[in-house]
Amino acid sequence: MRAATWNPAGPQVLEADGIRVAFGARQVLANIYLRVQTGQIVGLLGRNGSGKSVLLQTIFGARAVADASVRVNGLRVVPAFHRPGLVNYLPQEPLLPPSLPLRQAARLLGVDLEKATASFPALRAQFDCRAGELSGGSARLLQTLLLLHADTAFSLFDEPFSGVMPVHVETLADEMQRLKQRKGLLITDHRYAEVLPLCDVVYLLHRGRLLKLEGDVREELRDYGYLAH
Ligand SMILES: Nc1ncnc2c1ncn2[C@@H]1O[C@H](COP(=O)(O)OP(=O)(O)OP(=O)(O)O)[C@@H](O)[C@H]1O
Repeated sequence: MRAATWNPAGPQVLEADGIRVAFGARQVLANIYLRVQTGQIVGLLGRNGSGKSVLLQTIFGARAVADASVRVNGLRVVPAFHRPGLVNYLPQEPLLPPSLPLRQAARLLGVDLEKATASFPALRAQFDCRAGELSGGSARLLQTLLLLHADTAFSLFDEPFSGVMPVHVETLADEMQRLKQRKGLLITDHRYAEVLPLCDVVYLLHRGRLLKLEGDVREELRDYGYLAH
């Protein structure tokens, strides 16, 4: 195996392939190939239980999967989280320990809290809170903003809009568009109406296969049973 000498300068292409995951007899992921590059927002959609979280965990390296290949610019990076500055990941569960003060969380991630939340003045009143003192929606928004502003080439977001109020979802989507200029984002979220216009590429995870949607995306989502109408 070639030792990876990852060079963080210039455009980056993250590729995951050969990913197969089964739980008992159930094959959740069957030979997945996914690609994200810096400057792109990639959407990952799929019905409940289709394996989106398992795929993000695998790419990040939080789930060890035999033979999984995750590469950046062709160099193997498994587990990806071992490489400083490569990738961060917002899991579906809360990221921050409840007792951690927000200012300290921002410091640990190397993020300027004021800058990261500049488009959300309502969050300023929470700066002296601990993570566990925030409402569900505010916690989700803050965690997403911290990871978005952290200096990594890629961010993987599992349901970043979950519980976030509509006015903040719109601003957060704008913030993602702005920041994709310096990183690649992989987002899974059932708020498809907000996700679709944001994305440069949309994948649908369906029966263990990852399908790249390239035609009329809404029609394809209906055909695969993700949308009703
Ligand atoms: N540790 C585990 N043991 C057994 N089955 C698991 C385990 N983790 C996940 N699964 C199963 O794998 C499948 C995919 O789960 P996953 O959480 O990735 O789905 P998802 O697409 O993210 O769903 P949702 O949209 O509901 O969040 C589900 O059927 C789930 O029950």
